[in-house]
Amino acid sequence: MMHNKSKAIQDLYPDELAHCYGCGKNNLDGYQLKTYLVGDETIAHFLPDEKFTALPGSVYGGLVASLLDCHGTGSAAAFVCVQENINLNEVETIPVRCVTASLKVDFKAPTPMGVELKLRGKLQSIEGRKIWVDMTLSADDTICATGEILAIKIKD
Ligand SMILES: CCCCC/C=C\C/C=C\C/C=C\C/C=C\CCCC(=O)SCCNC(=O)CCNC(=O)[C@H](O)C(C)(C)COP(=O)(O)OP(=O)(O)OC[C@H]1O[C@@H](n2cnc3c(N)ncnc32)[C@H](O)[C@@H]1OP(=O)(O)O
Repeated sequence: MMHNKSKAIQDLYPDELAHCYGCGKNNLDGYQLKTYLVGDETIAHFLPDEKFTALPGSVYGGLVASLLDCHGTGSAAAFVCVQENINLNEVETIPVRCVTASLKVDFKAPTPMGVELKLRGKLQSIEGRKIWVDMTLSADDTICATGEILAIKIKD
């Protein structure tokens, strides 16, 4: 049985759209967040550097928001592909482009520094070009933030 060797969604963005500070594979100074479709949800991991400190020991909320932003758009693109029966393991580049129209973040607990953060995304709904994704960002077993994104599929 072969294991799933799927690529990250962001690694399927074409080179000319891979400069995003949060998730572009071609932005060497950026976070290069990688979102994976696993079953019916999306997963990403990120270990913040100390420079992203808010109060000593805790992560700056703006970073938390930007991780949710990029995980959200990547997830939205992946969920559109699932709906359109596009198999992400069989494409060189992802044929769907989504940008953030709205992002809501609820900070539930301080996000600790020095712990690999886990982001999860679940499809809430798709209505035409509008895709809503619910997300959590956790450290160990604590949900530190939840997010809801409205991503819009860009017209061709
Ligand atoms: C930043 C670049 C923007 C342009 C990019 C172009 C191409 C790139 C394509 C793909 C990107 C590839 C890789 C992704 C890499 C990084 C992603 C990182 C994530 C981000 O960091 S990305 C930056 C922050 N992001 C923006 O910089 C967006 C600025 N914005 C716009 O570019 C437009 O605003 C847009 C495209 C969002 C919509 O424009 P539009 O003309 O295509 O569509 P329209 O306005 O008709 O909206 C359609 C339906 O969404 C509803 N709707 C719209 N906005 C809403 C809101 N805020 N709340 C509630 N509903 C809303 C309407 O009410 C309507 O609903 P209904 O159909 O029911 O009437």
